[in-house]
Amino acid sequence: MKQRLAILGSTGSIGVQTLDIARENPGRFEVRVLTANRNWERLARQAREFDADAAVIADKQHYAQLRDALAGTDTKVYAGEEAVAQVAAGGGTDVVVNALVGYAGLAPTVAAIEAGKKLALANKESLVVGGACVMPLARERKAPVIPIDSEHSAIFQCLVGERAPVRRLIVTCSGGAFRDFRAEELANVTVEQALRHPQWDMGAKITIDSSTLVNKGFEVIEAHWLFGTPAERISVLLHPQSIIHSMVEFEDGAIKAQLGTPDMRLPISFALLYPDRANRPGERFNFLNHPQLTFAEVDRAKYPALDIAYDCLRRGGTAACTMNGANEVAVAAFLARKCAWLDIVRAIRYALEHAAFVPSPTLADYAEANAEARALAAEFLQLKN
Ligand SMILES: NC(=O)C1=CN([C@@H]2O[C@H](COP(=O)(O)OP(=O)(O)OC[C@H]3O[C@@H](n4cnc5c(N)ncnc54)[C@H](OP(=O)(O)O)[C@@H]3O)[C@@H](O)[C@H]2O)C=CC1
Ligand SMILES: CC(=O)[C@@H](O)[C@H](O)COP(=O)(O)O
Ligand SMILES: [Mn+2]
Repeated sequence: MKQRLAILGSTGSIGVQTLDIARENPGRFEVRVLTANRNWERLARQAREFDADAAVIADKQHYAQLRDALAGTDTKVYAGEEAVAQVAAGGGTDVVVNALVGYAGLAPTVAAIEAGKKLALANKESLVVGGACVMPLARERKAPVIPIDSEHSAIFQCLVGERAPVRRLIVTCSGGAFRDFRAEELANVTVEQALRHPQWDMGAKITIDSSTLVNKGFEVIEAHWLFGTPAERISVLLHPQSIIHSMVEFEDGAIKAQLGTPDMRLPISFALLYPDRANRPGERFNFLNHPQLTFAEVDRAKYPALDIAYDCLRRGGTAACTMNGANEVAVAAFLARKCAWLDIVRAIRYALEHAAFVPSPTLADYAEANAEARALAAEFLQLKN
């Protein structure tokens, strides 16, 4: 039977590549629901191509444009962030792909899990912010959560069929755009430089997060919630080639790794088809083209975001939510050229120093902590509305 997909964030980097997988496998998937934030033109084209049941535009200002672009089709058109969560939970789909970026992904993640859907999760922020609520809920509702993030897909693939306890998760790290920069060069780096990821072609926000290593810090937190591994058993290893996507070490000393060229369509297709695998076209990995796989320690002084994330994970409560909210505001400000690259981590520190801390938060507490973190980061960066 075909799997019926809801793709949240279909106009973004992961969303577009998910549609590539659907196109490659017309016998296995039906695309039923698509969503975007503002890009109504791309959303309308996608909805027409896949004859979707519903298209949702989160930013209500673009509702009329989307409605007019889809006039004469059978696609129902909705608007608003609440509508994104509603279609995540709605009938007529089996799998929800959460390819939204940022805190906006949390409510749809919860909605999909509440409805017992299989969740193919790219939106790591859902777990960074609310993993303590999301994962117990997924277990209660028996809703499978399959990671799309490349490192977590790699770890998941290494763990398939394993019952023995894990000694260590080894999360690999490209080092981001400034891997080869000296610390004193970081004060004046530009948006264009930060967006030049050495290995992956991704959305702007995650590419900046990769340059600060906030992304790697978030991935440590994400790994903790997905696999139940404590912080002290999760390590980060610099691996500039991004060929080994991550590894698992077992108590007997064996280490399993998942390798491949950097292409998100593999983890996406894995998440959609697990426990099956896709028969993907294209060139196969050739070890002889990659004779040097190298490894090094991350420079923790140059990249303080990594230790900040470990601290947030150890503190628990709303700490990681605060880090995430401040980071979102600071990254948007950097991309809009309203602050310097170094200000991103400064804003995170400021928010963590000044925010209220809720030790056992509910989903409502996360919403408050997110709003407070955003306000604190804006205050620190002196941003005007
Ligand atoms: N790109 C990658 O290779 C990887 C991404 N990830 C994770 O996957 C997630 C998606 O990343 P990526 O695809 O790069 O992001 P993009 O910015 O490319 O795409 C984000 C998508 O979400 C939509 N969107 C943005 N903000 C909102 C909002 N407030 N409400 C509703 N929809 C919104 C966008 O719509 P619109 O187009 O209209 O703006 C777009 O469809 C992130 O959490 C990222 O960390 C993880 C590993 C790899
Ligand atoms: C493709 C993917 O999963 C990204 O999260 C990627 O891992 C970014 O790489 P670095 O954060 O290691 O630069
Ligand atoms: Mn990743």
